[in-house]
Amino acid sequence: MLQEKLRQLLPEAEVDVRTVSALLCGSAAAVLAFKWVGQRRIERRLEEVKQRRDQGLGQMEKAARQFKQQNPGVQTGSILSLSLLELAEKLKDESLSPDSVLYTYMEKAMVVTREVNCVTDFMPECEEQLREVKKQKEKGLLYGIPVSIKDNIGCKGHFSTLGLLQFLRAPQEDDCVLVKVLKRQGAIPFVKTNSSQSVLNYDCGNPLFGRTVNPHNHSKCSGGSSGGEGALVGGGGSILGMGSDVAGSIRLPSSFCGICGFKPTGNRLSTAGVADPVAGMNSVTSVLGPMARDVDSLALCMRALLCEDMFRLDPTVPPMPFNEQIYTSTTRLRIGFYDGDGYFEPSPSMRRAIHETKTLLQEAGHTLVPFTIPRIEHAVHELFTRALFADGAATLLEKYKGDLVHPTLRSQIRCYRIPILVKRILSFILTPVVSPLDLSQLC
Ligand SMILES: CCCCCCCC/C=C\CCCCCCCC(=O)NCCS(=O)(=O)O
Repeated sequence: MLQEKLRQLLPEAEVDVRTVSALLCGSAAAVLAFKWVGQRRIERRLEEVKQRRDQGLGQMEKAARQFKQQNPGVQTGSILSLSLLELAEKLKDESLSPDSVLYTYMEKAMVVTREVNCVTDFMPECEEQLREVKKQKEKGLLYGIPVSIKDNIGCKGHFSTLGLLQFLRAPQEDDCVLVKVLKRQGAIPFVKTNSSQSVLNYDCGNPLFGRTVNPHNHSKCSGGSSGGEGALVGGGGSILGMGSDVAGSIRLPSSFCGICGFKPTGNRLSTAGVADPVAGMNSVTSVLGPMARDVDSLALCMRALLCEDMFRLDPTVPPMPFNEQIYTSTTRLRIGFYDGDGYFEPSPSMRRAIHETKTLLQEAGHTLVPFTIPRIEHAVHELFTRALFADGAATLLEKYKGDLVHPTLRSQIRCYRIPILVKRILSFILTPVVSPLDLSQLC
């Protein structure tokens, strides 16, 4: 059939049809073989990741089980029910031991991750840190508190993967500044948690670790990109988590999973040692921040982090400690609010939550002032998107080379891969007929 077609196309005298068809078939076979080899390579590496993760989780389960057998009297239920402030108090006055708290949370984290797939890595060195904190002369503000850490936040000996194969080349050589400060304050990092692939998505899934679902409804997503933290803290498997956020990555999963999250002002906490999906991000700054069950926990964490160690280890962080005076002030405030930004339509429940909060704040004596965000489309398209992808997403696409794209990211990555000329032509044709919001849906 192929030969018949070639014979019609090519004059017999000039080209040997059999040679041409052999060449074509050979090339097709070579392309297929090349693809197959690439696919097999990816599968092998994914299998290695899975084995390493299973091994770590097995180790965590075993350690928690052993502790329980040796300490049958530990009241795990009551430890898990304590708020962070109550737990910190009991650890400080030694009515609870750091051991009982750590192993209780290890056991609970195992239960939660089996349900929602949120833990990517166990940190066995937490047992060493447990011994270290007990030797500290002065108990830090987070003495004995187990803390979960988002995948991209560097921890010595562990991979910051962002759900991408390229980031599996070498484990981190050192703890990032934030983790160092947490440890100096007595905290015990014990697990790493899942994120969306390349941390630039509001769902939480990647080919390395799969998808993390919502602890309150497994048919829903946990939000992203710090969705592993959202699901683990929301499911009760961690009392304090650290996430990262440039455009909602702490706030969205916290909201989806029914917990509290705080995105500090840019550069307030060090981001040294945190893996980035795109280079730079100087004008849309990525920030690290806490995720926990209540606001008091977030404040305690910020109080602990904004300390001399943070300012000394990263001199680019302004040396401004936590301002107790402002935090505890009862001065009545003027608070601006909006219940829709004119770009993303809030769900009815979100709108209701805003109005309930507004009423509560008014009842507490504050003045609430409605406002609309000026030039929202300009802000999203020209300022945010262009600043994040100043190179037309080229560095981001580099990170996806030779990798799989998780289904939750496919439409986004497909859009970035369209050649710039085609994008310009499409934009020229479609902009007058389709609103900018609809265009972003097309991508
Ligand atoms: C300010 C509103 C942003 C809305 C973006 C809509 C436009 C769509 C264009 C691009 C999609 C980019 C998605 C960005 C998701 C960012 C989620 C996030 O905060 N990730 C954390 C990255 S960090 O480096 O870990 O902080």
